[in-house]
Amino acid sequence: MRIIGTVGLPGSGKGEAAAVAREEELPVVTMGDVIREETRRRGLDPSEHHGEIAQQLREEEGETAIADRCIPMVREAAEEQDGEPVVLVDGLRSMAEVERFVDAFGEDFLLVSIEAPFDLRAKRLGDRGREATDLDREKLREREERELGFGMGEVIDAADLTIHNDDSLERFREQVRAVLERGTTDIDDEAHQ
Ligand SMILES: Nc1ncnc2c1ncn2[C@@H]1O[C@H](COP(=O)(O)OP(=O)(O)OP(=O)(O)O)[C@@H](O)[C@H]1O
Repeated sequence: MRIIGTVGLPGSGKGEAAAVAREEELPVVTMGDVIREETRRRGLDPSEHHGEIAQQLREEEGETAIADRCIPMVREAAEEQDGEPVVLVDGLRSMAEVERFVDAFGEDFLLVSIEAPFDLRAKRLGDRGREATDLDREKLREREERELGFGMGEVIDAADLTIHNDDSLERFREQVRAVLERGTTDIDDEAHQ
């Protein structure tokens, strides 16, 4: 079994990595979706109350509240697969969450940091244009300082593997496939010719 958790600053490529996994028909558990679901369950609109509910969940159930909800979903997704199960977990943000996954899956858990320079991420988010903040470099800087302040910097430092997403999208997707298939960022060039 291989459980791959991704961490990365906004625009680094986590969503693309999840898209690659889905294309390979591998299950993806998105920590943000767990929060969105809980927000809806409380009768609130996730686009407005996402951050507030994430905070409330942590206050009510402790800092691993979201990880605790994801772990049974990951197990279930792994059990449903034939052959060697591989599950991608999108969006780890703190060491408490990483430790929870290591407790649950031990050596089968692989933490992967996705990294790209600020300018490249700002440009990609600008092109993506999903959120108004994506277009504003100052807002992006604030957002990532907040994320780093919540402990994401430590998670990035603790990663088992790093994918540098500073080349073409195709190259990045190939590296993601290598991690999903073999647990390494090494691309076997011959095999992909
Ligand atoms: N190597 C690349 N070359 C060109 N475009 C890329 C590359 N990697 C990612 N992108 C594009 O950059 C944008 C941001 O990537 P993505 O959505 O995967 O980031 P993310 O880490 O999920 O960000 P967030 O945390 O804000 O959701 C997307 O439109 C994606 O398609």
